[in-house]
Amino acid sequence: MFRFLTAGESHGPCLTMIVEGLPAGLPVEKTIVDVDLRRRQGGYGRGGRMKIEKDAIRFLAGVRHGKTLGSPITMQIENLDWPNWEERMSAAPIEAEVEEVTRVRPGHADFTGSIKYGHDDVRNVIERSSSRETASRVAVGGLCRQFLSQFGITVRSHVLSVADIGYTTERGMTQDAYNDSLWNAVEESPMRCADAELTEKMIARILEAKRNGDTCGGVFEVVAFGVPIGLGSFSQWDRRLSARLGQALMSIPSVKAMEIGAGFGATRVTGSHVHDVLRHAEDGSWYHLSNNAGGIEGGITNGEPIVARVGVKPIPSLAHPLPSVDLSTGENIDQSRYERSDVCVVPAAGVVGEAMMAIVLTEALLDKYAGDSLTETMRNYHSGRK
Ligand SMILES: Cc1cc2nc3c(=O)[nH]c(=O)nc-3n(C[C@H](O)[C@H](O)[C@H](O)COP(=O)(O)O)c2cc1C
Ligand SMILES: C=C(O[C@@H]1CC(C(=O)O)=C[C@@H](OP(=O)(O)O)[C@H]1O)C(=O)O
Repeated sequence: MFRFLTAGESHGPCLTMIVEGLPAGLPVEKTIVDVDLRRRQGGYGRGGRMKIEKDAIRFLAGVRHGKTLGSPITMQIENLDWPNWEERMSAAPIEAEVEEVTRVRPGHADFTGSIKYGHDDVRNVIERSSSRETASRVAVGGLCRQFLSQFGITVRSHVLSVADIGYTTERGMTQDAYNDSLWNAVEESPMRCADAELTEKMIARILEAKRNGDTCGGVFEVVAFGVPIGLGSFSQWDRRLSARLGQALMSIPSVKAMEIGAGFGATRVTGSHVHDVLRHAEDGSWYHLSNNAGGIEGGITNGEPIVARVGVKPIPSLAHPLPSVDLSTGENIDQSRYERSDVCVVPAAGVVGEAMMAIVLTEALLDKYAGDSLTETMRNYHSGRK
């Protein structure tokens, strides 16, 4: 069984991940994981913290001479901001008085987390509810990406919209035209949006929000190519691949919506405009004339690219804060607290989305093809495909 756990406070010494279930003998490169970590740190709209951090993993267990051992893999990402927080975040009791955070930010976990865990100091909530944690997921996703590449599967994302700029739900294109239009120049663009003109408008929108002391959300799309037919199942609700992707993508902090394939677009037209016509090619392969299903029918992959669009809300820390409550006094206040913050995290969330999709596909591929060593998984995969 593939599974992973992560630990680490945003301003603690490090983030730690334990990954179990990847087969032995899988070649893994730290540099491939680090590239994803760097991509997550980038994109327009990131704040001061990202100038401090230079995320990179260190393997502590489970990898030897560049290959997995089949034992649990432990990775660590150092928090370079830690020296600035060492006293405030000390595990041992300290003499000095540390100022408590008591004014909660609407939209963050400050209020719900403080009530739930009984914390007087909201800092105790912020530290783990912070999306610093998503760096850990990207590291795990970076391993999964390397596993999936053995089977010719790639996962990529791009930005579809920022606030009210961009995004159409109805594409009305064949899969080939869609793929071509989508991935041209995506790699080169810092926003990872396929359309250069739109990218400029999105950047301008982010800068406008920043000038106004505000934040903005948007939509990213994540796509997996090369996925074989037959991952996931309809036999139980929680085995549907669409459901598993829903949980994985909705677990990204600030994500408030997710659609697969034509998604909400499919609800506005009749069935004859939605369902993807199946064809059988002369070489024996299967293909569809369109991909409104987003690569999943009946909870099972159908061999087309898996396409998910994900809606991200504007992040909660506003430079011009909203009214709120001071939890220490119960007093209604004019302004909640502001601390150093991002303005827009849609491109970064897209990279986290790639990681979550890679994780779900790794889990589903191992469910179907299993194997304690890569050789065994490969053998199962190739005989299964035949
Ligand atoms: C990569 C990333 C970076 C984020 N950075 C910030 C930030 O700087 N300030 C902030 O208030 N929220 C930030 N967020 C969002 C909060 O973590 C998130 O809004 C919070 O967990 C509450 O959202 P929820 O209701 O979806 O859990 C970020 C989210 C992501 C994915
Ligand atoms: C640290 C990261 O994102 C952080 C997520 C975050 C939040 O509230 O979610 C708040 C900010 O942290 P800080 O208060 O230290 O500036 C972001 O920088 C990261 O993405 O690695």
